[in-house]
Amino acid sequence: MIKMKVLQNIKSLGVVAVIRADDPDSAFKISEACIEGGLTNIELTFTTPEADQVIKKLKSAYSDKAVIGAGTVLDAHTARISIMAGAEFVVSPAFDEETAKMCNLYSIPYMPGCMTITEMKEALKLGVDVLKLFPGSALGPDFVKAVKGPLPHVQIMPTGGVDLDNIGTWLQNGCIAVGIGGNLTAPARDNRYDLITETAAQYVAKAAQVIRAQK
Ligand SMILES: O=C(O)C(=O)C[C@H](O)[C@H](O)COP(=O)(O)O
Repeated sequence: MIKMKVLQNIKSLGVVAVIRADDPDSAFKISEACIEGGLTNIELTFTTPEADQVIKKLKSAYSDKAVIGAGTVLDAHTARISIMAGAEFVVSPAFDEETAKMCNLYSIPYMPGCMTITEMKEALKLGVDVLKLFPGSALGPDFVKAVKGPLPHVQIMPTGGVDLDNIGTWLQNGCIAVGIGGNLTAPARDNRYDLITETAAQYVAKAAQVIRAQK
């Protein structure tokens, strides 16, 4: 999928599922459960064993239905591995110049974690389209509103501590999307993938409601 379309899908749904699992099989099942619930932006993190293989498998099963990206990408080498496996976007907890260049080389959106205006400026200069605010819980939705005063053009996606109670405020304060991990995927510990599907649908519905109201 071309870069613009990937970004458009993330923006139009307003939600990205952050999948971090202890084993590849569970990562695949959690991703499937999210897609079934309509949460079709999947960020498969590289703390998951064999993350590149899971990305490959998800791409061959769901490339027509979902956007599959890589998360917790700490360096350019891992970015390339993820891109070769088929990742359509790359997310990392912190900004890294070489990773930005690698993603640019393959026209893959790079969403690095930033906590300060200085970090945001550096990322923007390297062509970053969407800044991940991480850890979102440490800064809060008001931080986004404040940043968008001097930097109205930045596109921000917070992750870390996003839940059903605060997702609305994040989106209302100007975020283009949010990333949700633990609060979505926790039922996997008890093999309750059905609950993940249910919760995923709730996040998608809540985001859709806020996005509709903004139009
Ligand atoms: O490493 C990355 O690339 C990340 O995306 C960082 C975290 O995994 C997410 O911020 C999820 O945080 P929770 O929703 O609080 O579980």
